[in-house]
Amino acid sequence: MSVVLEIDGLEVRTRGGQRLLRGVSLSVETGETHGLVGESGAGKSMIGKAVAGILPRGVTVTDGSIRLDGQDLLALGRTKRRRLVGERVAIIPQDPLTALNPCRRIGGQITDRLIHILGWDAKRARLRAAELLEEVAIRDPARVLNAYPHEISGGMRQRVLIAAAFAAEPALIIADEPTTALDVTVQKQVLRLIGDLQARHGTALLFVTHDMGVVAKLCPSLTVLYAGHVVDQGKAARIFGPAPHPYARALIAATPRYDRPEESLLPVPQDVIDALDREVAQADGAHG
Ligand SMILES: Nc1ncnc2c1ncn2[C@@H]1O[C@H](COP(=O)(O)OP(=O)(O)OP(=O)(O)O)[C@@H](O)[C@H]1O
Repeated sequence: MSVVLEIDGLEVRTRGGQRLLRGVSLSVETGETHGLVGESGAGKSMIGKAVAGILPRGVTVTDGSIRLDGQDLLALGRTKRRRLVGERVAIIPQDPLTALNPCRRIGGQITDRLIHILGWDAKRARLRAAELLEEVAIRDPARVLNAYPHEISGGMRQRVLIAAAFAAEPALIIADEPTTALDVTVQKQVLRLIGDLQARHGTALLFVTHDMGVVAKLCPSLTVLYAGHVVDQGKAARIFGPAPHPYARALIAATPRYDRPEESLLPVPQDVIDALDREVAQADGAHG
C-alpha cells in the first residue's frame, strides 16, 4: 500500500497568533480509513480544510508539511495546488442541504467536477453520474439526476454527495461528520455505504467525527485530538483496548448510546481536561 496523505508537524494559526493545530502528524494509505476524533473545536475540520486548501480567512498554515501522493502541497503554487487537490481529493460534507445548490438540478452538481476538473465530455460524465447513483443504491437515477435537492430526502441527498465524491475516483476522500445531519437509521445505512464504496474503490478515507461509536465501526486507525494537539494515535484495536488513554476513554463514555440514553454524553472529567491542558502547554513551550 502506498501513502496517499502524509501530514507532518502541521501548525495552523489565526492571524492573531492563536494556535488551532499544534504540530499534527498523520498519514493515510491507499484503501485505509483513518478516523479523526475529538470534541467540538478540537481542530478536526481544520485538518481537512488545510489539506483541501480551504482554510477560513485569517487562518493560515504556519509550519509543517502536507504531502499528497508524495507532492508537498504547501510548496506548490496556488494554481497547481488547486488542480492537484481538485483531481485527487474529494470531500463529503456534513450538511448535504447546504452543500448542494438548491437552484440547480442534481445531475449538474455531480458532473461539474468531472467536466471542469477532469475534462470529461458531458455525455461521459452523465453516464458516470448515473452509474454512481446506482452504486449508492438510488433506484431511479434518471429521476434523481433531474431533480432539485429539495425534491429528494435528506438521506438521499447525502447519498448523492457520496456518489459525487467517489465519481472521479479520487485518491483521498475527506468525510467531515457526514452523518451528523441524518437520523439514526439513515446514519447507519450511510456509514455502511461509505465503508462499502471505500473498500470497493480502494480510496484513502480521512473520516472526521466526534462519535467514537462510528470510529469503532469504520476506522481501523485513528488520531485523537484535543485543542489541535494529537493526544493519541494508532490502531483502533489498541485505542479501544483494555487500557485507553484517559481522554479516549472519556470520549468513548461520551458516545451517544441509543439503547441506553441514560449512559450517554457523560462530560469529560475535569482532571482529564486539566492533564490535557498541561500537556498542551508543555508542547507549546517546547515548540515556542
Ligand atoms: N474562521 C475561524 N477563525 C478563527 N478560528 C476558527 C475559525 N473557525 C474555527 N476556528 C477555531 O478553530 C478551532 C478548531 O475548529 P474546528 O472546526 O476544526 O473544530 P472541530 O474539531 O472540527 O469541531 P466540530 O466538531 O465542532 O466541527 C476551534 O477552536 C474554532 O473555534
